[in-house]
Amino acid sequence: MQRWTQQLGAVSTSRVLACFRASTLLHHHHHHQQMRHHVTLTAPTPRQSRLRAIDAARAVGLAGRPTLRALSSNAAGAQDHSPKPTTHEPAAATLPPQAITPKDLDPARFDMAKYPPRLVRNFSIVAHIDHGKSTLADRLLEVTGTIERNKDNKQVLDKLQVERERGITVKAQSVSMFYKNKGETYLINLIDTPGHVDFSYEVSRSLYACQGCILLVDAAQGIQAQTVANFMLAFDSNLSIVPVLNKIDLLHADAARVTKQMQSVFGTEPEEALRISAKTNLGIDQVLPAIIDRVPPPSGNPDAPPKVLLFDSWYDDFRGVVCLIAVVDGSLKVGEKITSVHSGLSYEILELGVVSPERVSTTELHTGQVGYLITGMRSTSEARIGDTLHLFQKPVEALPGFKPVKPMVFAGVFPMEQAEFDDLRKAIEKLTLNDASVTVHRESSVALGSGFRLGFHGMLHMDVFQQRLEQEYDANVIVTSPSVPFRAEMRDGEIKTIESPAEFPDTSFVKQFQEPVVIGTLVFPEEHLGAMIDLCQRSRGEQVDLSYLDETRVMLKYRLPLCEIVTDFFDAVKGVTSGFGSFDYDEPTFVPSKLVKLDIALNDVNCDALSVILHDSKAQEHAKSICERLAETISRQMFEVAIQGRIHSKVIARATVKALRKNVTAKCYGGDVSRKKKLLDKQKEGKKKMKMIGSVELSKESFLSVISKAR
Ligand SMILES: Nc1nc2c(ncn2[C@@H]2O[C@H](COP(=O)(O)OP(=O)(O)OP(=O)(O)O)[C@@H](O)[C@H]2O)c(=O)[nH]1
Repeated sequence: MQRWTQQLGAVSTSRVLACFRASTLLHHHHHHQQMRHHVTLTAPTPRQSRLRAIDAARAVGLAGRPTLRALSSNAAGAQDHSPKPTTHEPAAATLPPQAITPKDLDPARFDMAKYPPRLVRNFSIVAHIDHGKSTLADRLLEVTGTIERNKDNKQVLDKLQVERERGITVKAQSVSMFYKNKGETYLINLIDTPGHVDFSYEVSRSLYACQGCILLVDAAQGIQAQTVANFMLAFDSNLSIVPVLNKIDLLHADAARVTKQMQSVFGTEPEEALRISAKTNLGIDQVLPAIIDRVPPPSGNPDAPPKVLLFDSWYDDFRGVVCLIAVVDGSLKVGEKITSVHSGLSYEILELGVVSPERVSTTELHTGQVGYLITGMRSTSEARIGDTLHLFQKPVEALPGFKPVKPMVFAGVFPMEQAEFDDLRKAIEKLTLNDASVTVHRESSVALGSGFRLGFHGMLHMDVFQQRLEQEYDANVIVTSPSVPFRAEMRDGEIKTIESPAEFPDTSFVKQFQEPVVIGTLVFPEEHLGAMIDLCQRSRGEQVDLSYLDETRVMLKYRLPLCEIVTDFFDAVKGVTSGFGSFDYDEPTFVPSKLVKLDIALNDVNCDALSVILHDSKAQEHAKSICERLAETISRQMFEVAIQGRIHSKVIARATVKALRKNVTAKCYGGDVSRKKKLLDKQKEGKKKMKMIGSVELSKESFLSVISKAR
């Protein structure tokens, strides 16, 4: 690292950090490593260049990039394998000489006692993807001297690859900035939030550490589905909202129209909205003063016993568990002993500090401040998000904490070849080390062998995980079509959760079934209204609201069954609106539903792996499509093969394999073209490996044609 630093010499801090970031990605294969904090440097390998492009079409409105996480790659941490000395020297002096620090790093700046709550502001930026959140964050970091000004106005920070390609921020981060306003220096903490509501759990926990937020809207595009969803989260958290119109440099920007939209949807006064261009720096100077004026300081009590919110955590190879904390009341000092309300376990504070943009250790953190904390915690499972920490033997009332989220989308993940099972297991273990929200169960399938059943918050969460698996661990995986959890209210009153068709109960004991539904928000040009309503109706949607944002844009709200949107709804929205529509949805709730289990039998033998749970009204069509697809891919055997779709034992669809014919290419399933191709190549290798269902031989390809995409 030293060598690189020297070579880079005068290059800006952020560029150096970007190099760290790039190298981080390449190292995942070998290290148990939190991706944000790995700084070992090596030259890029060809693997990086081989990594494939992502099918942008699958992520409707999900282009763009996040920023803050790259900033927290801790240059100092990699050098320093032991806990920092707990001296009272200024923080900067304790950093090793190789550490990357802003040129003007001023030790006095990090004397945290200088920032009482009235001089602290904690805020985040919420925006629809691509509206310029990362660019604005970069500008604010430059204005405050936290990073150097980047002459080309290009976004210099490298990112987790999947984040770059998908254009989403996955994990929350925070960065502290120091800003002079009217003769006083403020400590301003920008807390980054993931942009997508799939991660609303992370959005809300980060918002919890804030008192205000910037609601950033692209002045050309106007309000989009995610703007609405994120606004609701901020509104529910009682945050002061600073409306900001970005991209006013664009020729087709229409600030007046978008201000009107914001007034009608969010009730913000037109004169409240700042008009800026994060790209050209226009109006950037107004932003922090507006934050200082309009966002209230944190309201904690400096004299009360310390009460601390733990709102994020990650694992760092060198330092162990690093927690992001917001000090609600009182102060913390290095060397003190703290206790977790959740677990009752106590720890010594080994290191405290702020992220600005590297971790800078300080001896104290005071009321209202946001920073990091290192204790002797061994695993992130001890650092429970939403936990309250207090001084040892000085208990405080716990903060509300966060609801643990239940997984809402499940998918089977299998190695392409059984020999790769162990590698897959290790890769999944590593990834879940830093994303504890993914649930993992072993699963085995007749056709696909041993694998895992993983549970995710939502579709995007699943896609991101799958891509990280493939990109960072080079894992060749087969991902089955996503499914959602259902419930059965039994006659004896018990509520059973059904996470897979195998758990579908005997219907004679069931009073009613329930399925998860969401309220989806769709924003699109009005000429697509008819097609969009059609799409929603086909997806068993119920209209909740229809309103006009202005003369040309419609906002539609539909109650939609989650199982109808987990497969290709995003694609469909994109298709129907020629790419101009955006879609987002809120947390699912369970409602009564008429569910059935569809079995597929080959010459009278049920093939478990092909069973699905679905709505009664969809069973016929689905059964027919599966039977036909199987008939196309099952090669001729010595005898006729009868394929049947059955509910209980009633046959609702059938197809027959009669004559010998060439194996046709499997129907396309989700994913981008290169992934598909890779999969097809792999399948060719695996074709010889037939499975027996009763007396019928079934190839992996046949399974995939049905399992990889169920409808
Ligand atoms: N013309 C113009 N382009 C801008 C402006 N701000 C950002 N952009 C561009 O808009 C695109 C998206 O900006 P990002 O900052 O990456 O968007 P984002 O909201 O952070 O995206 P996510 O992190 O994925 O949510 C980039 O190509 C930026 O260069 C602006 O003020 N004017």
